[in-house]
Amino acid sequence: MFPCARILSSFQSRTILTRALSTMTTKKLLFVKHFDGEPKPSDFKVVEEKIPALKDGEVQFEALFISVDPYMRPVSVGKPLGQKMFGAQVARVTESKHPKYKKGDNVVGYMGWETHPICNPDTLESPFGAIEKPLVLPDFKKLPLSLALGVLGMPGNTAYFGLTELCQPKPGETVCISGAAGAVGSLVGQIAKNLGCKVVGIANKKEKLDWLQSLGFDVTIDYKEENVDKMLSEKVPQGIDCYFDNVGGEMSSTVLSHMNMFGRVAVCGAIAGYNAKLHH
Ligand SMILES: NC(=O)C1=CN([C@@H]2O[C@H](COP(=O)(O)OP(=O)(O)OC[C@H]3O[C@@H](n4cnc5c(N)ncnc54)[C@H](OP(=O)(O)O)[C@@H]3O)[C@@H](O)[C@H]2O)C=CC1
Ligand SMILES: CCCCCC(=O)/C=C/[C@H]1[C@H](O)CC(=O)[C@@H]1CCCCCCC(=O)O
Repeated sequence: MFPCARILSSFQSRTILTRALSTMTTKKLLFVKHFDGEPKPSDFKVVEEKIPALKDGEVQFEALFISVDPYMRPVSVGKPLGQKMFGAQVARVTESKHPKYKKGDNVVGYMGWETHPICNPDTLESPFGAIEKPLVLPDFKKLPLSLALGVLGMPGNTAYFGLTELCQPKPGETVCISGAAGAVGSLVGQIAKNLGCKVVGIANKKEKLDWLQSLGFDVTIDYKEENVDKMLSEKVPQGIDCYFDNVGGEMSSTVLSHMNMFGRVAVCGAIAGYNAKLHH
């Protein structure tokens, strides 16, 4: 799909590691067809272009990690075709005519799916329409820079603030998480454990459930292999105090019927509905 990219297939990582073939050209992945159901390679097109000269105020980057996130699917519906696919990346500054960015800085920002993007940070728009300048990262020392798209970035902030501010879990309470093996859900569970909660994770496939247990999740449920309602009745008889919902749909109706009085729900996402087919 993107010849210079290596897709990291582990479910713990949603990043594409890019590698430059040439510093004279840049590769862009264009969004050429609105998704109908699951995104397909034919919804994208790769183009290679000569890198233009840098203008005053602009910065040139080399992409290190490009993020693939669930919000892209619903947000793409309103996007014009033929443009570079939007999204965040971790990148290194290779050339700069902007006073706040210097060669060698590492940043995280919405430069889209491109190997060597050029942008004016002061006018760079996020996929949601606001101006969001790329953030210069501190020295991560030996930690991987991809963490800026994970636990130290948007998914980590979503997990931390969604759980602590919206659900406000107390020690001893039971926190249930749908989409538990994803970037956000797996962090919510670990934070909840640190806060002294009992944690229930709903995900699919034994290897993910085993991984969640290794992170300290107390109860794991495979929603494709098991009856969630029955499993919650059997394994979580005390009921649920906090529900961190990443999935929505039928699963949420089931979980909500197991909530205790004065329970709290963080409606983080509704991934079960994102890949809906278009109505022709
Ligand atoms: N409100 C906010 O600011 C933010 C909201 N979000 C939302 O949080 C949710 C999770 O995001 P993130 O962790 O980054 O995503 P990931 O892609 O890392 O993980 C998503 C998980 O959802 C599960 N999943 C996918 N489809 C379905 C389905 N049809 N039914 C049930 N589970 C499904 C998958 O696990 P499995 O195969 O095990 O089912 C997968 O592990 C999304 O809904 C996203 O939109 C994310 C970031 C910010
Ligand atoms: C539109 C579906 C959003 C699903 C939930 C989700 O994944 C949210 C992601 C947020 C991420 O933390 C950074 C953001 O700003 C995302 C929220 C964006 C929602 C606004 C969409 C506006 C639009 O329709 O263009």
